[in-house]
Amino acid sequence: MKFTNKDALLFDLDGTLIDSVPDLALSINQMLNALDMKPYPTDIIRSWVGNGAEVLTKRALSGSIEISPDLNTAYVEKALSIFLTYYEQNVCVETTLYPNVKSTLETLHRSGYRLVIVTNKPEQFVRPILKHLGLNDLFEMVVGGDSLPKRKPDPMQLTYVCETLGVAPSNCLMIGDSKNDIFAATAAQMQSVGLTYGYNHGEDINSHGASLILDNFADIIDALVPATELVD
Ligand SMILES: O=C(O)COP(=O)(O)O
Ligand SMILES: [Mg+2]
Repeated sequence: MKFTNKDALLFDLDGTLIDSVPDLALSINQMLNALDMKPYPTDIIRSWVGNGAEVLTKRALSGSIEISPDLNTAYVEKALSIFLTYYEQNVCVETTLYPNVKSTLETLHRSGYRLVIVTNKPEQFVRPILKHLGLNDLFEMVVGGDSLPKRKPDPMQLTYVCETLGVAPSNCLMIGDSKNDIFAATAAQMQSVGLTYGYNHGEDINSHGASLILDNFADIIDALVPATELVD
């Protein structure tokens, strides 16, 4: 599978560019501790990440990926606010880039692709993380999970990027680790790449209809057929 005529590349953040789970798990467990609730192992919290901060908080309060229908709205709001306060303090303590991410993004940027982040993470955290990891200047645009009324798997964020950049969905590619990324791309009539090393709620990324599945982030370069030669 080769992608032709792509101008803009839309990247998911958590589980695709960065492994943020250690800091998310730390902050979730600090929140649970503040509420006198028991902590959860990082591996369990990893399977809850991908639908934004509020859903993550509700899953933590439910102790399950299935959100309890009995959660009290005011209690969720209090827990979410505690979680966000802790996460702001921990946003880049143990968060790391996945292999080959920085060099690949730099090559793509030098080659003229327009790079965008489309994440379900609250927008306020995204630029600070990108700055910390030395990626901030590579991204023309960031759309967070709370930037618009709807987030992935809804296509709204992707459609908004197309309209803002003035680029057709057929000239964009969505790259992510989760079925939310693939479903949002399909609904926005955009091709997609699924990466196998991320979270995806512990499920196999192969079964959601991605245009291409890759194990290594660097292989995105080979999958793109550029109008001009890629610059090393
Ligand atoms: O915060 C989350 O839910 C993760 O967001 P992302 O995988 O869409 O970057
Ligand atoms: Mg993700």
